[in-house]
Amino acid sequence: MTGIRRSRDVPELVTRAREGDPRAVARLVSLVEDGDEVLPQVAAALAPFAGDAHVIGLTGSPGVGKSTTTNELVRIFRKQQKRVGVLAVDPSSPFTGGAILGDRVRMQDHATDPGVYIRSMSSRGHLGGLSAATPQAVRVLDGAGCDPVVVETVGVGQAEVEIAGLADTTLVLLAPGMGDSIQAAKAGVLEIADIFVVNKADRDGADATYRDIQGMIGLGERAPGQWRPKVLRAVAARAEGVEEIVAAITEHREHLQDTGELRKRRERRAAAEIEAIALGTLRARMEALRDGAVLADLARQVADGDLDPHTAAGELVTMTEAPNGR
Ligand SMILES: Nc1nc2c(ncn2[C@@H]2O[C@H](COP(=O)(O)OP(=O)(O)OP(=O)(O)O)[C@@H](O)[C@H]2O)c(=O)[nH]1
Repeated sequence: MTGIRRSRDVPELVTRAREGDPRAVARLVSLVEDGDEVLPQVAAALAPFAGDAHVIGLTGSPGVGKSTTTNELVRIFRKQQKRVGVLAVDPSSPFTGGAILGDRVRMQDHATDPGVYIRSMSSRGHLGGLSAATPQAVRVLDGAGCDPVVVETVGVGQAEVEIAGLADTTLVLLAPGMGDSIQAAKAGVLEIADIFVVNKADRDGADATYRDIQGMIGLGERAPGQWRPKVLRAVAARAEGVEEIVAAITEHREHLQDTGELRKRRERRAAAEIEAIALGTLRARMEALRDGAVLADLARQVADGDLDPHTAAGELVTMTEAPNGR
């Protein structure tokens, strides 16, 4: 009953979200977060309105100044009369954790501004985890008229590369004295960053970090016309250097548009999103078969030597294509 009622609610929710009702936006993001069964309807209702927002990924080690920087970026975008969406994504935990609550506090400057939508996100309950949930949440904010959408995530391993795959423009924040430039080279961050920001430039060692990064970028091979990552310095805590970050983001977006790369990135992003949703569906079907003892039955036959594991796996895959009642 509830399912049907909620699926009927979807068009109205989307209309309200588009009118800027923050509660409607919140509800839609929650549906994404929970991997709700009405997601296909949500996606279909949003499709005509989403796809234009500039998605900015912002990543870096804990404490490097991501939230402070985001806060200042939002301030400038608001001066430009833009409606801004911010998703603070915690890839390390399936639950919304303490760090994220901290983000909320630090971004309180914009808490009462109806032109800013800020949301912390976890992958709680979502099939396919963050890689499926985040692009769908971006789609909600985009569909609700936010442009740009900033996706802020703690730089830990694979998650930040995943988030970068989602963004049109990826900012990597570094700070002096954190061994960040070496870490950056290790984690493959050099490849994902469109803009490096050496934050906390008021601290000792900022020049060395700046030179390290410049040196590493200089070593990389680049095709003619390919974007050369920018390296900027900032003191986000004093709002210094933030206008320059916004200018670099704008320049990067123009570059993407002029070279046709924007379209390519968006198609790549859509492909990743489709794949993540499809894998989530397959996983759910596989789990249903396991719970339904189909797997146990096949396992018994393999253990008895009546069936080989490849044939058994083939049967399982065939059954996910025509699952019972799913
Ligand atoms: N000295 C100095 N401190 C800064 C600067 N920018 C941010 N900070 C401080 O650094 C601390 C961490 O900043 P956050 O913005 O919370 O960093 P974060 O990367 O979001 O941290 P997590 O949420 O833990 O990942 C705060 O105490 C900020 O006030 C800066 O440019 N210079």
